[in-house]
Amino acid sequence: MLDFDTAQAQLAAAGGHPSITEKCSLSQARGRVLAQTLFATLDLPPADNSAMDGYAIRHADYAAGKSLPVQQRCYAGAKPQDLLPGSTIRLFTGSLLPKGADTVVMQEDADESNDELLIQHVPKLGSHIRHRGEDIRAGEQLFAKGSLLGAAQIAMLASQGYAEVSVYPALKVGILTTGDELVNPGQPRSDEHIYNSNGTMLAALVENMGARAIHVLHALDTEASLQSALATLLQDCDLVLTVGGVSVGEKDLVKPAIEQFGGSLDLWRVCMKPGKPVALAHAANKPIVCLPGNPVSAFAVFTLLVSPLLRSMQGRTRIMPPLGYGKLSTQKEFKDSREEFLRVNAQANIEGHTHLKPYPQQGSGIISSLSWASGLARIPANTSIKDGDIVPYYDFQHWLA
Ligand SMILES: Nc1nc2c(c(=O)[nH]1)N[C@H]1C(S)=C(S)[C@@H](COP(=O)(O)OP(=O)(O)OC[C@H]3O[C@@H](n4cnc5c(N)ncnc54)[C@H](O)[C@@H]3O)O[C@H]1N2
Ligand code: MOO
Repeated sequence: MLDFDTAQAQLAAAGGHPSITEKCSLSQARGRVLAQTLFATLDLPPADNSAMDGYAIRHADYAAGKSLPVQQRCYAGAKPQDLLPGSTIRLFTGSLLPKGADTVVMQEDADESNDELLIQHVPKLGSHIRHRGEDIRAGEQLFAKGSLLGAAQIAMLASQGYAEVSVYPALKVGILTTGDELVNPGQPRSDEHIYNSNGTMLAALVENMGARAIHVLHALDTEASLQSALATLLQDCDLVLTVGGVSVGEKDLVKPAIEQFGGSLDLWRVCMKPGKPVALAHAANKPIVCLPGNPVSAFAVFTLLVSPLLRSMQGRTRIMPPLGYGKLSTQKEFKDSREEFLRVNAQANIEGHTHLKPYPQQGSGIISSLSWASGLARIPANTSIKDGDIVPYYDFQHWLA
């Protein structure tokens, strides 16, 4: 059985990088990956402007008790006049700073009446001005090729006037659930059936990462059914995820189906709990990851082993999210011959320590543990871990992004 870290590295390197690029409007760019490094086209802000609703003055014109005539009311979006000596110009947040002005007085610190301004407090030279280029300078690098575009990146690109960007095509993922015991939600169910939860779960995980789950197919436990579904997925998708039928049971036919399809098995079985029967194969030059059927195993394997591969195939440069650490908070002692990944809920206390509380039931069919947990705590193999021990923590917020 392969050790977990080797398997993770092997899966992360199992897919190709995108080779073609496409244009995408900025409004559609959330979750897409930049295919070119982008630079600032202009200084940000592009001109000195007011940070407050107030008045522009020349600091040297201030004298206690002396009123300044209001020369102009200059709204954001309007052009200011040059500030006359001994005058003030009424400004609003975002109004351009008039030429000749060097200070903005907040309106709360002054009284205006009959077009005259009386300043109540000694103003600080240069206050409340946002200077041209203080945020970003024209020519500076904004985001490197391979960056994931989220709201923060999109805000910066919009502020720089980018209406469209060059991105990699969205990765096309195909999902294949297997098993005669499964019926789709909404269908009639008999006692021997359970609802198929892995199909929609995996599609949601894929879509949350900015890839597209373009097929979610189901195959019965027969070679013909599996092969027909695999043919469609290998034709249409960049990456195939199968789930179930990958262990040692008599109806665990996924691996033979891939082999009959001309595929080669790269690895099978990893020393991890849950997730042991996971397999990696290639067919038609495309990676196929076979996830174990237990819902918790499929979720954990997707988080730890599939997500880095998916990020790499999307063209992202950061494929391994940061690892956290926390103190296990438990009555129980853990020790197993496999690396164990517990569903835990992380809570930070006032001293800044993260406490990781395991869900009471850790079975790989316990679907309720998934929505409860904030991530996975790693219990190293063959090591006794008890309350208060510090362990690595895989936060879903990072690992499923
Ligand atoms: N004799 C052994 N038995 C098992 C071993 C083993 O090493 N020796 N490994 C166990 C482990 S660990 C796991 S994990 C499971 C994985 O088996 P498979 O990947 O072949 O999955 P299935 O047998 O098809 O299903 C397992 C379980 O999950 C349910 N399932 C499957 N698909 C779905 C779905 N789409 N939605 C909801 N639930 C699903 C299925 O009904 C089973 O209960 O094997 C152990 N056995
Ligand atoms: O190792 Mo399996 O993935 O627990 O249930």
